[in-house]
Amino acid sequence: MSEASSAAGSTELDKQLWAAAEAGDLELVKQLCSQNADVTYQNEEGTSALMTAAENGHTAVVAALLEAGAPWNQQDKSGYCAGEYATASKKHEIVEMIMEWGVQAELLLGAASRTNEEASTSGTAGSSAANAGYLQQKLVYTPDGDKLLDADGEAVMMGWEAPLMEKHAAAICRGGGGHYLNVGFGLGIVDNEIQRYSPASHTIIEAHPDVYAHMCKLGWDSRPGVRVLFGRWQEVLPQLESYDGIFFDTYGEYYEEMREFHQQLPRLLRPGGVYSYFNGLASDNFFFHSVYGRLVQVELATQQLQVRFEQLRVAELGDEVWQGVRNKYWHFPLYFLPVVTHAAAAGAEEEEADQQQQQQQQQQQQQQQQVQQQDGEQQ
Ligand SMILES: C[S@@+](CC[C@H](N)C(=O)[O-])C[C@H]1O[C@@H](n2cnc3c(N)ncnc32)[C@H](O)[C@@H]1O
Repeated sequence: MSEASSAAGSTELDKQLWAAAEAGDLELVKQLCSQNADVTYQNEEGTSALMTAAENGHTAVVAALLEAGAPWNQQDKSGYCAGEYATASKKHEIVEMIMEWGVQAELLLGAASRTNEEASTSGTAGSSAANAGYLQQKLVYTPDGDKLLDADGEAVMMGWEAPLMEKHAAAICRGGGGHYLNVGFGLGIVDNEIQRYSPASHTIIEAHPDVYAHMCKLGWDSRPGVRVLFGRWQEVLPQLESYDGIFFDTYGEYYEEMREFHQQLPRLLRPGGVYSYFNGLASDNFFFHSVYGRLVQVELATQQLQVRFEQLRVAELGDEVWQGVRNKYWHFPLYFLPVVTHAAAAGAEEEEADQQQQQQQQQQQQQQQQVQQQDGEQQ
């Protein structure tokens, strides 16, 4: 992908493309693209041709620009991308088109980087741990027990997430009395919640030595019915069984690691079981966050798993919540709690799942609008 040309470094051709996109002149857009006008050009506000076409509802121009290589995830100076421009002006067909394009682009990118990774590590011992740097850092539990911070002051886990963890535990434990697995102890909030559901067994995987020491100090290693596995989940996989409820919330890992964990789900999740994860993917841009949500749905569907998102309201988080924390990692007023189950085998149930998915897509767009509106009001 060519580097985005700024307003200053642009040519006449780039500006003509931008103007044609704004006016919805499809033929001219195609002609200028074939003359190598820069599809990444952004004006003084950082608005690209794709953004202006999206905002003005020029569906065919948006499609042509994407085909010509315009980046779906380019951001203007305020951080907004083309999908958000389309959302703000209620151009639903375009929102859907860009979202789908984003999902396909991420799928391709993931596949390509995995192929490169395989090529570069074949014949060696494999790639090193994604979060090796994090695992070597000294961690600090704040005296009030409300935060777990890494050596740079980044929050590994914070107490404000407690209401979300409560819902995650409820989602995976349902009636209670089952076999549950949690990956990542942190402050132990979700594990304390899981304990309320009288588990038949409760397995916890924790990789960080400081967190493990903290767990032992609290007596988790000798609690009846609790099995603590110290190590990265990747290392302790052979010791795992199958579970009625699974929760995944690690730190310092990327989408790729979570995706690898998801590949294990058909084996780890019992029929009728529920899996959930902390949904903090791309938590600084709501459109990207939604693309990731859709990506997870698409990737898990290939494993015969279906995902629905339960919408929760997040209490207002004032500045005092983030005091002493290097980066504010949560920005949205809504949280989409993933509920993952084995896909229904029978046709009627599949139909119902399709309908549910369509409803969810509509809901997703409405929510997108809501979040953007609130975002705008706050600024
Ligand atoms: C965000 S915290 C979990 C918070 C937890 N859900 C709670 O309710 O307090 C993430 C935890 O995952 C652990 N972790 C990070 N990478 C891991 C890995 N690969 N395997 C297992 N645990 C990991 C971290 O050390 C940290 O304790």
